[in-house]
Amino acid sequence: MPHLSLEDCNIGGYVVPVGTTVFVNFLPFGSGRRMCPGMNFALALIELMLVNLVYHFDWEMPRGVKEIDMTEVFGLTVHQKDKLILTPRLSCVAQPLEG
Ligand code: HEM
Repeated sequence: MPHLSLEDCNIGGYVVPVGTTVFVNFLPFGSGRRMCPGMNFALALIELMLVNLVYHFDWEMPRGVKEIDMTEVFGLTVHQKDKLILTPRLSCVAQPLEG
């Protein structure tokens, strides 16, 4: 998440003037006193979510794309430039028990 400096400050020799938008890069949960309090919860859930995505969907490259462009696109969250096509594996959907 971006933060805004409320006063001029000096961090490790770098002068950060008041009003500068700052964010901690490459640390997915941030750091310092405003770092993500849900980190441990999220780390436990991420594996479960990934396993479910791999199990329930067939993953394909977009039509005509030979290699995925892993360039990062910045927004509220960081995501990669190219998207994969996910098709649900309907055979995995739970079937009602007979009888
Ligand atoms: C993969 C999952 C997650 C990622 C990557 C993530 C990442 C982040 C980041 C980067 C921040 C800002 C840290 C900063 O400003 O320096 C943040 C803040 C926060 N996160 Fe998460 N988060 C995740 C999941 C969660 C979950 C599961 C919860 C709650 C159950 C949660 C609750 C919060 C809250 C309340 C804040 C605001 C903390 C504050 O401003 O003091 N996050 N998170």
